Amino acid sequence: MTNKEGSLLIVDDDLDVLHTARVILKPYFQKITVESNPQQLNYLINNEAFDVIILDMNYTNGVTTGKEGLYWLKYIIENIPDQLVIMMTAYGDIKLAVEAMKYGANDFVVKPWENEKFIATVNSAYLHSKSKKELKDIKSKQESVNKIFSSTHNTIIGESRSLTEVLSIAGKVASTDAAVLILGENGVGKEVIAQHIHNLSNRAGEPFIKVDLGSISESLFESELFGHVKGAFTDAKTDKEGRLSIAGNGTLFLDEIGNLSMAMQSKLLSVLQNKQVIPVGSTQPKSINARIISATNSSLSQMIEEKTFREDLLYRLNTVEIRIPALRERPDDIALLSKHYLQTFSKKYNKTLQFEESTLNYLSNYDWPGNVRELMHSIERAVIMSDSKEITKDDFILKSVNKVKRTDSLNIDEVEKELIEKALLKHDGNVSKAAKELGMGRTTIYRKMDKYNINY
Ligand SMILES: Nc1ncnc2c1ncn2[C@@H]1O[C@H](COP(=O)(O)OP(=O)(O)OP(=O)(O)O)[C@@H](O)[C@H]1O
Repeated sequence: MTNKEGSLLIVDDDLDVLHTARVILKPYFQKITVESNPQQLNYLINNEAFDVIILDMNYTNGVTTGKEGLYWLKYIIENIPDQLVIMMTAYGDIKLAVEAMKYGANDFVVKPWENEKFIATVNSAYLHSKSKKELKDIKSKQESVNKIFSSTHNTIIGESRSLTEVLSIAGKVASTDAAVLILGENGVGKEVIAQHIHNLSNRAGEPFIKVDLGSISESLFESELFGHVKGAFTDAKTDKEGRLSIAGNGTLFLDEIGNLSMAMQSKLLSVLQNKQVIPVGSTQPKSINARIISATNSSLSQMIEEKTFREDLLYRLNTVEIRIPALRERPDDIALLSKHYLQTFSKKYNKTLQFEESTLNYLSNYDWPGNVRELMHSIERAVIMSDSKEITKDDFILKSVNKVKRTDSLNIDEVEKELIEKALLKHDGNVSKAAKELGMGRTTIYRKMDKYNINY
């Protein structure tokens, strides 16, 4: 270790042992407390948190049964079940060591120790305790995020028929353990719906763990998902739990599932089939019980045709499939979401703002390729930039190609309206140029702009 960290407590009735241990370990650990009287343990452990306690087995002259050590070990574990304890004895008694491990000791050293081995044993126990604490932290952070999320962010905005249908399926599937596959474009709300299903399920009190498979490298995939044991590879300094185990009885949300390589797909499939993970470097399988919700913006059926996605994996993932429609397919939700974000960001930036009359109509006609995320960011930007009390369409910089809502209609008037809008956008509102491109005279284009209520 380069930077010293970690606090140790060493308990031994032999002052020479305490002195030597302190000198040897001092260069590696931030704080070392030594105590010759085990009766002080009660006071010490109730007043300070130690990463590792190193505990002698015998405290009475001539007694070598180790009973005292076991008594104090039990006492510590009863009070602090997660405490890492290393037992020390001058007598290499295997039976005693086994018994100590049964009571919850993490390791065992025999006196007189070899310095390097002693340091390595304490260091490894320290790293173990650190990773246990980190795991606890992740879980408790996740729980508070879940609480905050469900109380504030998970207000799902939208009343369109298609979103209501999505919410109805989500409600039905929530109480089951069925694997859910959520499909939809970027920013459409796939994660929001995954979290919503988790919040409505019996697993709501358990962690909701997300893995972004789009950003995970092939080499890290197994260790992130399944965990690893100490020494499995160069950087594996300590055991690490995988996300599947961290999710416990909760939900594992596998985002961007379409980004998995074929090799990763087969590993994931075998884990889902066997309901077991084998951490990298281990031979010991661990059972898993997390519910799997996955999401993608790719067309998995097309990927199956192209043989880049395994059909058998798809069947494991899509017991129930939910497709979230793009925002342009549910324009009724745009005004509601816009009002919601205007309120949220006005509050955040301490402004009093409202939409100018035509703004909501303008926003509802844009096709939002980035969906709800793009709408949210656009409104945040407009709130920041606006100098007046009203937000107008000029406060938005929308990608011009998409500014006009695409129509599938074959109605001549609608198609003509769309063409004129497109031409005007292309020429930044220059009517003469737009008319020329459309092969119309200026008078004609003005007449049609009036007819279709196009304002530029
Ligand atoms: N119906 C909705 N009501 C309120 N907020 C929403 C809704 N849908 C999406 N959002 C918000 O839009 C943003 C994007 O949503 P989310 O991350 O769930 O999308 P996604 O489909 O998972 O995106 P990606 O494919 O990029 O991972 C988030 O800030 C989310 O809170």
